[in-house]
Amino acid sequence: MSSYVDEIIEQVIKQNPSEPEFHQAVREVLESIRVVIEANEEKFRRDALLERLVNPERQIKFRVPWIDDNGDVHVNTGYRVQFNSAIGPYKGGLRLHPSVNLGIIKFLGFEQIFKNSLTGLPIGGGKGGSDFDPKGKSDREVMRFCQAFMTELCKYIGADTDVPAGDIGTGGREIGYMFGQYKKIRGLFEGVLTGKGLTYGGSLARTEATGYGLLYIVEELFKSHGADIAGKTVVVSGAGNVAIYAIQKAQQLGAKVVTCSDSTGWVYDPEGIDVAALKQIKEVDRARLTEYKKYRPNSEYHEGRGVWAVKCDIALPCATQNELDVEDAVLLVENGVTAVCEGANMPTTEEATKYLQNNGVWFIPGKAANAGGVATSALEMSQNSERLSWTFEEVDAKLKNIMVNLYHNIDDAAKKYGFEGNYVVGANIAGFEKVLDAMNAQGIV
Ligand SMILES: NC(=O)C1=CN([C@@H]2O[C@H](COP(=O)(O)OP(=O)(O)OC[C@H]3O[C@@H](n4cnc5c(N)ncnc54)[C@H](OP(=O)(O)O)[C@@H]3O)[C@@H](O)[C@H]2O)C=CC1
Ligand SMILES: O=C(O)CCC(=O)C(=O)O
Repeated sequence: MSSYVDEIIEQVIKQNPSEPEFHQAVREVLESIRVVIEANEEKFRRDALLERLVNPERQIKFRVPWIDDNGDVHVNTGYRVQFNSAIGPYKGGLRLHPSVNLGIIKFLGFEQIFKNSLTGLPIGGGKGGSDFDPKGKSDREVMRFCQAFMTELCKYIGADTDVPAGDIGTGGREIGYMFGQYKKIRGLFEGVLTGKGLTYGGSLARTEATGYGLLYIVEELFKSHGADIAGKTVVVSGAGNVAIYAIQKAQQLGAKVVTCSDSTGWVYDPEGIDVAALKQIKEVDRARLTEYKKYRPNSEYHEGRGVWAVKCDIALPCATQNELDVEDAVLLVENGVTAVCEGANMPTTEEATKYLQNNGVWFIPGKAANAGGVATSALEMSQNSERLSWTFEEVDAKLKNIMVNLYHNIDDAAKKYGFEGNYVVGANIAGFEKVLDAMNAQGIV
């Protein structure tokens, strides 16, 4: 008889054709938890545990018609995948990017189950989004899209059922428009979204949380190996929310970040990235990185991709899935990289991950390394529930504590199962164990 894990991987590929990212995410998790499943395979098979784990509880797909500034009508597709609510209300961001399809949202929702579990907070896994591209649209067009999107989505979400947030293409502006529309239609002022503005229920430090959390876990990783990140050279990809605050915190901790990138090109700044300039270009002007040279004449701008060829001690992919492939991994190892920690979701291909691990690179997967964002979203939910706001310092201290605990949790899980230093296995097992326990306790539902 073939192994239960192998059967389910095959089934996922067969039942979800043309969804390679979803297959990749499922394969990585199931391969990691194989050791747990095979220790009790008969029971898990009888309970159809893995079938229940890899099938979303619910997936919603809807039409989003909106009107542009010329009066023309456009129709995009909206998605919300409510993957697993064993440990809490569905929680996960909304991605607005032309590459969005059901498979991408399913991969992200599946990852979110284990990430959210790793935070130690009571949040289940979900994700959503649309193939709408906010780039090049006016504020009013973005507003009309967000209102149309929420007009349908509001039927399925709520402060205690499903709480979306930002992701690629969805920042404070989009969350504001969506919150306004939810409130208008449902008549409820409640914590239905996180990443809200500070004047209407947002949490201090949520904007910074994913990037800061990434650096807190990197710091703990180095500390536990008797090393320090001060003085290290760091290469970052991306120039969005995660990248900007990862660069800022890395610099506060004494490291030098020499690159960032966007979807058209990348910057090398030998003196260290100027975060104020980056924020002006990306957060205020919503412009391209070609602008960066105006602020820093000694920097270089290159078209296309290329940050992984820059010599560094620490590499932090913070843009998008599968942006670091095996050729990049080879270059990083040749250049003596010590650690690769994922700010984005699944930015490293399976082959590249194996190559890095086999060459002794400390590799922390996104579901652990970028969990600070959703953890702080859960803190925003707590503040909304008690109708109080905590100070920046309070939230930041909680975030740091969560990331330090998370590191030791995944490190311990890897050791316990004989995979010392393999943080992919550690993260998947530690995330899975809590979900498994909750699913078992709640019966076959
Ligand atoms: N925001 C959060 O709290 C969290 C985000 N993440 C993950 O982090 C990653 C980045 O998210 P976030 O910073 O919020 O998103 P943003 O939209 O703020 O920034 C994304 C950045 O990545 C670049 N990018 C996006 N898609 C591509 C692509 N296909 N090819 C090359 N570059 C691309 C963008 O370039 P351009 O400027 O040209 O658009 C931009 O610089 C995603 O994987 C997201 O899922 C994970 C946990 C939490
Ligand atoms: O803050 C959140 O709820 C979700 C963040 C997110 O989408 C992610 O962790 O990938």
